[in-house]
Parts: sequence; C-alpha cells; structure tokens
Amino acid sequence: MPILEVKNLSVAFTQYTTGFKQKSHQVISDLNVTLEAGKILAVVGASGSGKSLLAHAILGVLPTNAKVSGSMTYVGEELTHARKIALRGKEIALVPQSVNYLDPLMKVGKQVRTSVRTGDPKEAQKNVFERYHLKPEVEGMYPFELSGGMARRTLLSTAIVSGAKVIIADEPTPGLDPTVMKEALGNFRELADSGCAVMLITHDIDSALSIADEIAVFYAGTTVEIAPVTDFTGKGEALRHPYSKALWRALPQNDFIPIKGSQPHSSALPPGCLFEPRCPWATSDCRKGRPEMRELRDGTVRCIHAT
Ligand SMILES: Nc1ncnc2c1ncn2[C@@H]1O[C@H](COP(=O)(O)OP(=O)(O)OP(=O)(O)O)[C@@H](O)[C@H]1O
Ligand code: NI
Repeated sequence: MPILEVKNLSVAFTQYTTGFKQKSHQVISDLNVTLEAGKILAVVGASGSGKSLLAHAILGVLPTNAKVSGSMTYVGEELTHARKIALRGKEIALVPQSVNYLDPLMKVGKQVRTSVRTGDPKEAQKNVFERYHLKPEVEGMYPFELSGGMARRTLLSTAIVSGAKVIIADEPTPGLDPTVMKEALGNFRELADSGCAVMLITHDIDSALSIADEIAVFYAGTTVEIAPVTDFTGKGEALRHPYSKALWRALPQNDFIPIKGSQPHSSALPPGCLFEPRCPWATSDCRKGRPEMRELRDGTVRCIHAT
C-alpha cells in the first residue's frame, strides 16, 4: 500500500480584478502522485508548473483563497485538513523551498530540538548539526545571523530529526556547496532506505537522477508522465511523453535543444491537452479534451499518442 496518495488534485485561486469582479485561475489540474515507503519520487518541471503548490497542498498550508478538490490518503485513510495539521512536522515533514520558513524569533538550535519526537532532543540536534557541518555555536544563533547555506542546512536538520515517515523536500539544495549538496542528497537516499517515502522537488534533473527511483514530470499544473529513473537515458526513447523527451534532450549533456514556446499561464490554459500548442505530435483530437493519465510500459503518461 502506498504511504501517501494524491488523486485528481486540482487547485484554483480566486483573485479580484477590477471592482468586485472575481477571476479563478486553475493552477493545478487533475494531478496524481503516489509515494511509497523506501522510494524517492523526484518531481521535475518548469518554474510555475505547480511543484511547490503540490507540497503545500499535502501539508495543508495553501493560502485561504485556494480552492482545492480531489482526494489524498495517508496509509490508506483519507487525509483531511485536520489530519494534515495533526501529522505536519511529525509524520509528514516539509523541507521548504524558502528559508523564510524558519521562525525569525527562535534560536535555530531550539527550532531543531522542538522537532525531535523520540530520544534526547539535545543529542539529536547536536548529531544532525555535526552531520551538516554546523558549528556548535550555530545553535545559539537566530535565523538572520545565518548564511543562506546554513539556513538550508538548518531546514534539512529539522526534517531529518523529526523522524517523519514522509519527507517532502522542495528544492532543498540551492546555495549548498557541492560536498554538502551530495551529502544532503545521500541523506534523502538513506532516509528512503530506512523506510521513509521521499518526494524531492528539484530543477536539477541530474541530482534527481542520481538518487530517485521514479521521476514525475510536471507541466502547467499537472503530471504529464511518471517514469522509472532508468528511462532517462540515451535520446529519451524510453520516455513516454513528448514534453519529458524534450526536457531530457534540452539538457546540456544531451542535445541541448531548447523547447520552442513557453508553458501556458494559468489564466490562458489551452482547452485540450495542456502541451498541445507546443507538441510535435499534436492532432485535432488533442484539442478535444484533457487526456487521462494512463499506464504504459511500467510508467504512466497523459498523452493520447504515446506508445
Ligand atoms: N497564492 C497564490 N495566488 C495565485 N497564484 C498562485 C499563488 N501561489 C502560486 N500561484 C501560481 O501557481 C502556479 C504554480 O506555482 P508553484 O509555486 O507551485 O510553482 P513551482 O513549480 O513550485 O515553481 P518554481 O520551480 O519556480 O518553484 C504559478 O503560476 C504561480 O504563479
Ligand atoms: Ni516551487
């Protein structure tokens, strides 16, 4: 049984335009992901494709003007908002994208210690600081006294000491020097190997490939493909969706061919397949409706033409 399952998640924001006119922007549509114990799912996709919003939806920290539909389960039971609040920071931990999530008024050692649930908090905090090369004096500092890299390592420490079963890491590595970054990625792998389910959101496909088991490719607020990591190889022949193939081939070590056009904005989503306006395979059928996510060769894809 998956630890965490997100089914047909949709998120829309209501915004006021001129006067009292309201406009609804669909920023996530029909999104599906599954997290399993012992596995790392990496989530990749362009900026604005909905990666952080998915993380926030799982943690129950979306802004109040967000309208959410779809279902989520945690170990087979519905993950209601009340349950999200109860599990947050305990069973489900977030390594947030922004270091602004640290409490500005609390010394960082204390912030890490309050996340410890079993064993001696002081000991756990000391050990994790050592692991991330945070000197003993750092525990007495306030967030504003930390460098960006130190703040990131503090956020990682908080999630690691929590003993959570599900770790959602939203771009946890920018600003870290390569050695610490490698260590942080290695820690996620260790957490997974010890039975956690990890979702790693990243722009960095290379890091994702180095530690993940599966990769979910996001585009304009939905999953277009979920594939085993081993499919990201060669010219991308094993990949299913034209966007995943293009994303893979756009990497510098591959063909370095940029993808023409840009991701549609949530205020102007195409009526059919969200990738249709940029797709080399598009036909008139692609404009008729959103393709469903379907199983194909050990993965899933949202494209009527994928084979
Ligand atoms: N509070 C909000 N109100 C309205 N729109 C929002 C709000 N928060 C996010 N969005 C929109 O939702 C979309 C998805 O945002 P999200 O932060 O999830 O992207 P992302 O994939 O995490 O991008 P990045 O890689 O830059 O972190 C964006 O178009 C963003 O502008
Ligand atoms: Ni983000």
